[in-house]
Amino acid sequence: MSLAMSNITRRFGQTEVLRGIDLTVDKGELVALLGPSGSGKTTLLRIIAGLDWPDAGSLAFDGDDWLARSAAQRRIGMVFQHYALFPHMTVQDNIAFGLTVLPRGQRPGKAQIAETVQRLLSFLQIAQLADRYPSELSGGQRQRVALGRAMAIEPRVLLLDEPFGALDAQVRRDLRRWLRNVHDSAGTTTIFVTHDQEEAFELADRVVVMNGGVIEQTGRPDQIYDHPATPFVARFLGLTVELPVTMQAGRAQAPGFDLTALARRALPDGPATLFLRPADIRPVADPAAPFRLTEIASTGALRRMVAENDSGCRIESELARRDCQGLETGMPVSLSALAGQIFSRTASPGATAPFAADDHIPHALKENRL
Ligand SMILES: Nc1ncnc2c1ncn2[C@@H]1O[C@H](COP(=O)(O)OP(=O)(O)OP(=O)(O)O)[C@@H](O)[C@H]1O
Repeated sequence: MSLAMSNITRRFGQTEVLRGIDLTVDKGELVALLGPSGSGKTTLLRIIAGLDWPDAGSLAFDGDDWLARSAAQRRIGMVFQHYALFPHMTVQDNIAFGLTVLPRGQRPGKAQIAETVQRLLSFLQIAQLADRYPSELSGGQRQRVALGRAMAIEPRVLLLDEPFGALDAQVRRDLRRWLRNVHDSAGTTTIFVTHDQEEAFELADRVVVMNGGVIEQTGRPDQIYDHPATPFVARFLGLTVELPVTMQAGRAQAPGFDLTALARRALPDGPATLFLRPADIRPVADPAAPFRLTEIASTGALRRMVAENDSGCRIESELARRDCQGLETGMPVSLSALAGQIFSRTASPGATAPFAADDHIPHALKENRL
């Protein structure tokens, strides 16, 4: 059983908000849609829910055409960031609500509804809240109840749109773990929207990175983290240092950098761009090197260092304090890269995600500063 989307397109006026989305979610999977604001995540979720329709494309659940079905017929559970529980109903009545409004033929009897609610209350670890009203609950407790309400109808797919977005960091972390356990024990198929990387990576079996209405990359969290497929995904996942390099026999080279720790790549000889996380760059004292340490700042456990060369190229690195011994401002350093992703800038078949447009070329390179 799976939910299959093919070539989903949605336009609002002149703006194409979804531009040909292809995605299949398998039964029991927990998939995170991750992307910046405006990338189309909520629009896609609303289409799956039956709250909006695409201009083109198909959506099918287990072969059944969902675009021909109403929201109610799809049996979807939804939880939003500001999910309004009914304020005049207790927690147990809120959870029962979805069952009490089912069409007569499908509606369980009163005793059965009460039993389902009790089961969910204890499953979601909120039995002690059963008789409270929403105003008597914390934000985190409200979201647990909202999830209970969504799950009561035994949804075929559970859709969550930034459900923990309004909560503080510690509660978010607790709820994430709780949700992962709930998902695993209930065997639900879940699609989760977030713009928070940490949330997506901790929770999801599979992360779908969206940008400007298209899917940039889909994969297991560690695959995406270690091997971003496009410059956008690299930047979005914190590989914020963009360095023009020259490829030669699969190896990247740049003056002042030691790139020997990077694996050989199947890229053509010529110009390329290396994307690095500041945490993967190590300054190493080297009297002959063209870089000089110009700033060292402490951020608690970490030290942020800036190295600059005479052409104005400025590289930031971030090190654990214990790795900074012997490094001082003014010292000449070479920069050693521990890991990174390289994208060729010559559009050849062997190149990973070639830069197509001029505005993808990093500033330092455009200005020919290196
Ligand atoms: N009903 C609408 N009419 C016009 N434009 C809309 C409508 N709904 C969404 N949009 C536009 O579509 C784009 C994508 O919106 P969407 O809410 O899907 O993005 P998102 O990735 O969920 O963003 P966020 O994380 O901010 O919620 C935005 O530019 C938004 O302004």
